[in-house]
Amino acid sequence: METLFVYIRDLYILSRVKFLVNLLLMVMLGMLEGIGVLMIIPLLMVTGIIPGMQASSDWAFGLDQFFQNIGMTLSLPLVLVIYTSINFGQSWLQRCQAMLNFDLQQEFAVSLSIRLFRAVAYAKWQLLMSKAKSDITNVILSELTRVYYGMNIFLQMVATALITIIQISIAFMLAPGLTCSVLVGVCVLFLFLRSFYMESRKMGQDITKLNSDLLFTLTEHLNGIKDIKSNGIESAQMNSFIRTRNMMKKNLSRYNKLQTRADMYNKVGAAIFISLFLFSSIEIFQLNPQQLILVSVISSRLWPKLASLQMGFMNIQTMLPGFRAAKELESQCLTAQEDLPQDEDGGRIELKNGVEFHDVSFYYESARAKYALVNADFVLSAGTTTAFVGVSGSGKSTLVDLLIGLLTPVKGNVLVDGEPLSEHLRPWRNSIGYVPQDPFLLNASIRDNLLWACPDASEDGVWEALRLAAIDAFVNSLPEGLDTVVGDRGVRLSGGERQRIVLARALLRKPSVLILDEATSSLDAENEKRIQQAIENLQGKLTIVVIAHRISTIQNADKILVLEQGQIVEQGNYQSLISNRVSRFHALACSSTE
Ligand SMILES: Nc1ncnc2c1ncn2[C@@H]1O[C@H](COP(=O)(O)OP(=O)(O)OP(=O)(O)O)[C@@H](O)[C@H]1O
Repeated sequence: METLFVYIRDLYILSRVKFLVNLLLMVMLGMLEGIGVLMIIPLLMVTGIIPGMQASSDWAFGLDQFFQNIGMTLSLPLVLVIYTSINFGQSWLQRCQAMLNFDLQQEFAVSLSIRLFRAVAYAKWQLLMSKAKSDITNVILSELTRVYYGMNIFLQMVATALITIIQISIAFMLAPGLTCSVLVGVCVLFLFLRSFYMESRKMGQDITKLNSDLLFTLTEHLNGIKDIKSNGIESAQMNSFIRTRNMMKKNLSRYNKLQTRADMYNKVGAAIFISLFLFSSIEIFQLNPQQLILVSVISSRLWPKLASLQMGFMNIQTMLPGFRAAKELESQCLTAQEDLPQDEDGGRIELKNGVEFHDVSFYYESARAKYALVNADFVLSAGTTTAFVGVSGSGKSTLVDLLIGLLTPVKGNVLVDGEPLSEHLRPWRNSIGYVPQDPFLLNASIRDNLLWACPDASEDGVWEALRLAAIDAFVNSLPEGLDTVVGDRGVRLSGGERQRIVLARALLRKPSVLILDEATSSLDAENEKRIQQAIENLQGKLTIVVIAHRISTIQNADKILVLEQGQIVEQGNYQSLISNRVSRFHALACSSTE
């Protein structure tokens, strides 16, 4: 119920006026349903067109009188004009309501998805890391789509409920005892169908889980498609997909069965209700014929409304878990927002002195018992090149993530030119050029990939960055040059070309600090040499931080920090560290050349 209230509140807050007008139009249309057909017979009777039939409606006589007063006769053409006009009016109202409804639905869709996307985009890295990407995609795409469609069902339900209340009130005025007995019958039916609502909700939760599983299988498959093909394990992936897809089918069939069963009970209930109703009207309440006709008309309209209310309620129950999943994701992301102005034009930091790590410790929330970094204390001087080395799992990436401000120390401070990094996160991020181990490229041209991080860069600036990254000759040699499309994640380029394009992109931003996170680890000697050369050309011009697996690539670094189990166990330049034959660095260097 709480989720339903939040849903209504969100919908109402979005656009109060449209929400209320839409609802009003829905109620009006519901009340006017079939009015044209209902009116035509009394009007035809008044005109005497149907011989031998006497009209009994006061309003039809009133209308006839009105036309007589203005010197017109209620003839057949006039009746048909009135009938057509009523239908036109109704259709026009219907169209207005449909358009308003569509607008509201789209506004709801856009606002919910933007809100959620923003919450995700500015959430802390640590939270995002802990989530499966497919779960986030599923909530933003599939679950929210269910929520938008649910809006229509929900509004329809509210309108139906309002119409039903009006009809019940009229019925109550005409025959209070009978109406009360009808209401008791309705309550009994609602209680009887309660288990259906609970089952619907459970199925809604299953749909959320299965949607997520399906997307997970699909995205994991596409992400790992090369590995999957190379290892010949397509069939295992296929089986997992088929299993989830079949479970979805089973779940939907179950839902379909539940719906058709509820529909059947409603119809049987209607027959029982009408029989009991007629029996009690005639035998117990002894209504006069006029009351009987009126209450019969109302009740024959009441039951379908109640049935549609029940079906609507069931549909809402299946939709609500989708809404809850979206709200949960949003609230988790909002409570873990980065302290970062969303305006990206937050200036830059030109590093003057350097970055200091003061006694910094960090552990991951999912592994609190184990520090990934312990009491790190060092300085990255501006304009120098520093390398982090250590065996796998020693804490190098954690250190870099703390340097970028993606992670926040659980103890200690990171200072940028003497100021806490956390207070200057936006300008700091604007000043960083980051080249990851697995470079991220858009399925677009080389030009678009470069401009992605720096939209205002000039053509000359782009070529300068390509030159610095030692990839200008390659781009020049391509028939389409900068307009060459690189394919999904850059599949049409070699690993080395990808790395250098991403390096060029990082350099295009003219960063104060360039971070190379194992940027050469997967390259062959030739490509590694090229990147190496590119980095050496940059040395002294900006502050460079390198994570390196191959010790040979960091011989020219000004400072090397050796990490072991989250601790900086040695630091110094290459010569001082390598000359100590019992140092960890020496051992690392030996194992890296083996
Ligand atoms: N998201 C995470 N949740 C929990 N523990 C993590 C997470 N990421 C890293 N760790 C742990 O933190 C420690 C340091 O990991 P980190 O990735 O910083 O090492 P690394 O030196 O960069 O390793 P590699 O060279 O293999 O990339 C490791 O013990 C690792 O298991």
